[in-house]
Amino acid sequence: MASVARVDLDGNPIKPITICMIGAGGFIGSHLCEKLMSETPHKVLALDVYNDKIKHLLEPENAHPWSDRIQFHRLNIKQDSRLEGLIKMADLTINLAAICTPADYNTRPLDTIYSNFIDALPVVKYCSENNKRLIHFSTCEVYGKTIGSYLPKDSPLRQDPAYYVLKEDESPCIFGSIEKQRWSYACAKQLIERLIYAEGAENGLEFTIVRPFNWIGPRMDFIPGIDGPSEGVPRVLACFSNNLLRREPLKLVDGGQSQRTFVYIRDAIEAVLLMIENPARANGHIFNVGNPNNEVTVRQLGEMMTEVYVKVSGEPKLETPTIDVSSQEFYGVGYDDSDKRIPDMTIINKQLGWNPKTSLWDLLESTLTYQHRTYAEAVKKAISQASATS
Ligand SMILES: NC(=O)c1ccc[n+]([C@@H]2O[C@H](COP(=O)([O-])OP(=O)(O)OC[C@H]3O[C@@H](n4cnc5c(N)ncnc54)[C@H](O)[C@@H]3O)[C@@H](O)[C@H]2O)c1
Ligand SMILES: O=c1ccn([C@@H]2O[C@H](COP(=O)(O)OP(=O)(O)O[C@H]3OC[C@](O)(CO)[C@H]3O)[C@@H](O)[C@H]2O)c(=O)[nH]1
Repeated sequence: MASVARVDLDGNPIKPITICMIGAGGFIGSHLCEKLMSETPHKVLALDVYNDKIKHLLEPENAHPWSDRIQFHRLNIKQDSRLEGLIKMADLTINLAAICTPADYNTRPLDTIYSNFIDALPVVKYCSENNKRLIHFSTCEVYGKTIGSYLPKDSPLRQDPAYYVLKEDESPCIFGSIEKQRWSYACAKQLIERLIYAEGAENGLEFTIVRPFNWIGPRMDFIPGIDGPSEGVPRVLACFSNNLLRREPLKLVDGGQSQRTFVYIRDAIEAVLLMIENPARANGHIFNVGNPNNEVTVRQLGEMMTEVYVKVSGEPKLETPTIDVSSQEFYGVGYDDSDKRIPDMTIINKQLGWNPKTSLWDLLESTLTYQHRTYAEAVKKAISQASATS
């Protein structure tokens, strides 16, 4: 049977391209590689220091139909002379590489700033000099805190969307003071966004900037002591998964009052594919990619995850499912937080017609099913080994 020709949003046939994907071995990269291999004819030059999360796509013994379309290059973009050559070989570069776990921002601020600004500079330069299109991953954290958070607690204006909805072309970027080193990441991301924007304005760089709003799903970060360092602190989905797997209370930082909107990784990857395949609609734009309908406080997230985990694991709920912990105790000095993150969806809707589909309950059910299936046995073994040696 003849395969149906793939067309873009304007009805034009989509030509196969080569993509240089930096940070392809991470959470988002692994899902993007999977999507590109299974649903498109594009080629991927996958660059990263690790490849554990994309091993299943690379192993020749699986005899994938796409084995000649993905090539892994183990390299660190901080120091590797192959980088420019790989960018030149591709039609499009996607840069995902970054230190992007909040536990690092105030404890390793230099590494954070280097990773998110200095290390991204050559990528921007090589794309600009060689007239290559760039999709750069920034973050919703560039908005920092909402305007509403500076209003008195009882101000009715706090309920007005004008004071909290985050708009790419209007909202200010509000960070805390310099000793709140939490903002080292957001500030570095903001500066690289400004540099990319300026390269577009002055030198004609074709760029798209993505601001992800808490994308979550399988393969996000690591479970401490199982597939990552025992003392490591991943992002909240993996922290809470780790607590649930170990049957210990979920730690709510400063009472879990901060609010987040969570989007399912599979929905978000659809948005990235639309950007890749519709350059005329995506170039020159900054896109919020999130799910404004999935807003919860971190406390509510913890309660939902607890309930869903009982269902998927069959294990009973703990008597004390959550405990409060101060941010200083959990993250150290210099931590601060974004109070609320609701993405405005006007631009991505208008340009790409994209909308997220998956509810928070549904995405937690499929993600926690994956976490339980992947880690429950290994966690049990690690716990029994630790108790045997203590
Ligand atoms: N996941 C989210 O919700 C989210 C939210 C906001 C922003 N982002 C941004 O999206 C991007 C990807 O995030 P992620 O969640 O997949 O993170 P991740 O940590 O899972 O992936 C990043 C990948 O980059 C690689 N990398 C880092 N430094 C590198 C270097 N010097 N050379 C080569 N490879 C390097 C890492 O090994 C890792 O595999 C990041 O830029 C992040 O700031 C993600
Ligand atoms: O055990 C925990 C871990 C975290 N929290 C709190 O949850 C909130 C969310 O934390 P996290 O997912 O780690 O990260 P942030 O949303 O704060 O920041 C990320 O957003 C996007 C990105 O750029 C990349 O993913 C990154 O900076 C937060 O309030 C924690 O304090 C908790 O209570 N318990």
